[in-house]
Amino acid sequence: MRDAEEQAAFAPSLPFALVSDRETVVGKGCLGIVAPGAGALEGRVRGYFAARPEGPRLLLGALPFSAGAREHLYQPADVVRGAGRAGFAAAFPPPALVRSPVPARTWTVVPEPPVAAYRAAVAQALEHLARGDEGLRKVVLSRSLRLTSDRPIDCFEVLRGLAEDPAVTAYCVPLAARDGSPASARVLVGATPELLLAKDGASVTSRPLAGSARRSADAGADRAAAQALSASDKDRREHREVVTAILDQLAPYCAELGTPEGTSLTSTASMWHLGTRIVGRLRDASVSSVELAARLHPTPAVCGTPRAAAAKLIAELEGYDRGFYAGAVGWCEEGGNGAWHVAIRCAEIEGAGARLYAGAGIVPGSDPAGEGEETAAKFAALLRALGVSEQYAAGVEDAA
Ligand SMILES: C=C(O[C@H]1C=CC=C(C(=O)O)[C@@H]1O)C(=O)O
Repeated sequence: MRDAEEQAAFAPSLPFALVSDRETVVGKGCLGIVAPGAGALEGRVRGYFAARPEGPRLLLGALPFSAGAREHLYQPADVVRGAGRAGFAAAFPPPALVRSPVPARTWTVVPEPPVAAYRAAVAQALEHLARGDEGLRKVVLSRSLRLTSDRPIDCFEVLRGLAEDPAVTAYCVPLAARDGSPASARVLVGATPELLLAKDGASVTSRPLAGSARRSADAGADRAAAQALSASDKDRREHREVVTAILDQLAPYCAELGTPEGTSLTSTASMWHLGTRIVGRLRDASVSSVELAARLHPTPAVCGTPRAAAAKLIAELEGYDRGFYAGAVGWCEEGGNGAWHVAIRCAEIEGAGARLYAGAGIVPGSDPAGEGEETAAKFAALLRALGVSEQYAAGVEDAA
């Protein structure tokens, strides 16, 4: 497709939204998209702004998981930005009260692959790790759930539900239609607790997470899960791979770089994680957030170490295209500032269908059944926001 045709083909059906305790960014419409090309993304972004002197000086969108896949970055026609969540309720007001009862949705849930096949893939990954094939130390394997409702899914309702958790950045990214027709509009909706990179002037921040435990409604059990995670050697190794990789990638760009608070427990409404805040001061403040995000991505929180060997094994063992799952979502300004969040805990929604993704880091010592359960726990926030009972989904998974 030629550039002009491609631009015409992307007419977002919904606004872009990113909402967290830190900021709200809402973008409507599309003035143009960054065309694919052989050059590095940061060069194409610079070229885009140079060729388009009009419109907001901001690009929004998503980076795919796979290196060869096409990124989705576009310039909105209108942008509303604000600190914290202030702008969110105004941009996405809750629906008016409806007097006549709306019939409950019905859902079908199909695990793809079934959890037993996922456990088998984890066992295979453990064999590769034990042999140290291609120097492999960690690989992140995902699985998905395909959900179908009896009527179209309301992406904003899902977004509003996800945004209730103050620990996450909830996002909604309209994607290009698969076949160019607006009838097959796709939307990436999710709520991530993980910051890939934020850049403001010379200051850069990343907040990798790796190492997980399901939270519990029982306070004692919840505390015990957190303590066990904090003490787990397997989870600490899993986490260290991510922090080391990010420090290594950022070091050449930074005059100062460190992890001031070290590694600590952090939580969302449904999960405990190990997290480390990484902060740095750039030698050259003009480096773009897109360049830094592209350098860091995919971190060992979603791919593994070494990166190329892990990506190859993921392609072999998962057998599906991750698309934008485990990529990044965010924004960047013409001057280079921006924020990119790891695109996890998400679903690609199309009409009445949603495909949910969840992955888990595998290192020597991981247990296939435990990783299967961890991915089930990571589906919980989205299932809740969609209105699907977790027990129902678990029952389908057990039966598959
Ligand atoms: C890959 C995912 O989570 C990553 C982020 C936090 C903890 C993770 C873990 O413990 O495996 C994963 O690295 C996902 O949710 O799909």
